[in-house]
Amino acid sequence: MDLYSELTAKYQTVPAIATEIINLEAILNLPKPTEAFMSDIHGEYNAFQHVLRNGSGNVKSKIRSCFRDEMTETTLQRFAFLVYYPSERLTAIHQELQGDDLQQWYLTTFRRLIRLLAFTATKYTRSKVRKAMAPEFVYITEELLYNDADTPDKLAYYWQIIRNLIVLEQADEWIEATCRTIQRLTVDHFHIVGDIYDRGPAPDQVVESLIKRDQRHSVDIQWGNHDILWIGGAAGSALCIANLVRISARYNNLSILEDVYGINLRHLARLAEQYYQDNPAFSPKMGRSDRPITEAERLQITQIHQAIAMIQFKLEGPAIKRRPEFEMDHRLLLDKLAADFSTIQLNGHTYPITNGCFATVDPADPYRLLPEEQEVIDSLVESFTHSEKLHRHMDFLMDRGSMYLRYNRNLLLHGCVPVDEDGNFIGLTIEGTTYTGRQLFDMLEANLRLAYSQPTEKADLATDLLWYLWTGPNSPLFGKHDMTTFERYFIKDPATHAEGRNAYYHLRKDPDFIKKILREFVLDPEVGHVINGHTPVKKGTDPIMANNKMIVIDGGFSKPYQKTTGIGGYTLLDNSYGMQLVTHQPFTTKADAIANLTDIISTRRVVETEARRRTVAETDIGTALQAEVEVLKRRLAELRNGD
Ligand SMILES: O=P(O)(O)OC[C@H]1O[C@](O)(COP(=O)(O)O)[C@@H](O)[C@@H]1O
Ligand SMILES: [Mn+2]
Repeated sequence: MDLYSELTAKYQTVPAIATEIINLEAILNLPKPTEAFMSDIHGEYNAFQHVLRNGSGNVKSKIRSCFRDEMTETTLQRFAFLVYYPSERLTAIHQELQGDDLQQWYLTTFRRLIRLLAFTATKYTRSKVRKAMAPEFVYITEELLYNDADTPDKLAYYWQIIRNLIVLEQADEWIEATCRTIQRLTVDHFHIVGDIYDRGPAPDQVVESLIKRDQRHSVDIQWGNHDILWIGGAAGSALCIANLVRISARYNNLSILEDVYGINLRHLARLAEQYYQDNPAFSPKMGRSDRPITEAERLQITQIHQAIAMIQFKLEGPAIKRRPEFEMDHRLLLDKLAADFSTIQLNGHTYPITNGCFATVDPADPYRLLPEEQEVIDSLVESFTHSEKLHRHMDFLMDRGSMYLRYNRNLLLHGCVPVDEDGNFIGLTIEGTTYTGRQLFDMLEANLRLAYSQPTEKADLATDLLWYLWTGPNSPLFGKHDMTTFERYFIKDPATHAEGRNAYYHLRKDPDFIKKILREFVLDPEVGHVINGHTPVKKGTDPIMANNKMIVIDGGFSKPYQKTTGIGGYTLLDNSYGMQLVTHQPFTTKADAIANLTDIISTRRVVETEARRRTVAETDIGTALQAEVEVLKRRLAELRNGD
């Protein structure tokens, strides 16, 4: 249905149309809501949750402004933690306070929460605030919110509601619900600029919390290279599956496959035990923090790690050969091994092999899978394409996700826009058509959606392109020339480990280059920004580049990267006053944060300040609302003319 038909069906009378015009025009004048950008969460659920709950530090700033000079630092800190973790803090309060002290605490807390809610709600319409409330408390909360307790007439009424909530034992429920509403209103929209998955222990819970948060479509995702492996897994790509199982073994995270997604690893474990021994190159990288692993478990993971790595290398050969357009022939490695597997010939050099584990490789036909390897990968594909939970999570990633996003004048993408050294767009030539720049992204996204809709197609171009997105030399999500996984396992010489970043990564410091990218994606080069994740910002390196037009927000939520970045992560905030980059300190544990009331924000840095406060009218939603106003005004004129 077009907009005209839709709106004329919905608003049929002059008063109805007039009311909606008044409503929309009022919304257009409200301040622009706050957007937050995060990336590279890599399964670090607790750190992510903390940032989500504290609105990237915004909750505390709101408390500070709302209760200026009324609270000591300690009171403020305690109150902030109540808003972040209401259920945990309420449990503690019940242990600390009884009788009259507890009653007093409730009365004070109710009053404060209502004031804070009113303060965070000023930017929004009543209808939007209502939608952010728990439905069961809407009536009560609105009564408290819109009735001023300071008017003598209303005072008794106001306190009666509060007393009744306490007497009827609904006080804790109301506090929890209201804290969540405040969290929601503090940041209106979350952008996840890729890599929810990989390494960290609980990407599934990150997705679950995003699903919950997204009830009003307030989340979007730009896929990262690691997310693609999981989407690819659900889409039946054996290559994506082999890679992600390998990485899960490497980071001692196999339990997410078995316990969370119900992927059966029995066949793989049996094969691994039969052909592989202990091998230092394949020992898992880190123990899960919640439980140290036993020696037997370590050995088993090491064996599984080798078995799946070898299946991956064998699957790569035929894929590279059937897709010459990927230009990855130089990644054919198993056929460069000497017959006794002691050396390998690469680019005219002979390198010794260390920690080799080629028991299943036939030198005469190195890419052939043994029947039992074939069985293992078939059963994994079967498990991945049939995991109900994985599909629910990947459906969400597909639904809310895309290769890139143009949103309120900015361009959001995880990795890069592939270019040559001169900054010319490069890409892929498929069936005679060359795709570069925005077209490359669109072509890859169309194929990704096709592959996801056809999980039984396993070696078609669309499915192979999923693997290309992970590792291909011109993949916008990978951004490097080669993924030297094989060399890193088996060759000592570090020269062979180089992966070579796309020229984008040094060119992106240049404002003219960023303007060119913005133009390519049909955005205003003067006011737009490019926002990337993917490459951890090294200590001492500036995440804000190109005259503030290019911002990299991969600050290392992922623990293994914190050594490189020296911090715990970044969040970029864009509100009506401008843009700010928030730096988070490494997050220890949830229990520690709650017990010691330790927040993880350290600094805020202004990226850009607006000359005057931006309104909804200057956002994408505003543009859509303006179109509605135009249509409604036209309809009003028609009705007045008797049409
Ligand atoms: O640190 P590890 O486990 O060896 O992983 C290194 C590999 O990960 C990659 O960096 C890709 O993962 P990221 O996108 O998280 O960086 C590859 O380029 C590289 O080969
Ligand atoms: Mn990445």
